[in-house]
Amino acid sequence: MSSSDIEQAEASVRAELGALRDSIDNIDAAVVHMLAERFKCTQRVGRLKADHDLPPADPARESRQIERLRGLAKDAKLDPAFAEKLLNFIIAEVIRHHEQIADGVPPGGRANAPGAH
Ligand SMILES: C=C(O[C@@H]1C=C(C(=O)O)C=C[C@H]1O)C(=O)O
Repeated sequence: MSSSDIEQAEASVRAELGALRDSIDNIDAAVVHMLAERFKCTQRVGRLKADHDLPPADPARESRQIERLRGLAKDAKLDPAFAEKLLNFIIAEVIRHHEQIADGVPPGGRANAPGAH
């Protein structure tokens, strides 16, 4: 469906689509804000772990989170496999941050590293 197909659709259809898209935009904004808050917490966890020589990843904690999230997803009629993939994707990024913190990489990247611009 192209934008011009939408322009040709009935006014009532366009209105309903517009209202649904407004809600989608609000939800996307909420997701971004929630993720930003989560990453603020995980950055602090990363700092704590680095300061106390703890490993960046905690697979046992991850397994518990995945089981919990799969249960929540089922209850919410969301595909548990999708919920698991999403959580794994987020956790992989968190672990990458924790490794960087442990390696002394400043927030925002290796500004003074060779090849950095
Ligand atoms: C945030 C932590 O570090 C890692 C990231 C996790 C997460 O993003 O939820 C969970 C476990 C760890 O592998 C933690 O140990 O709690």
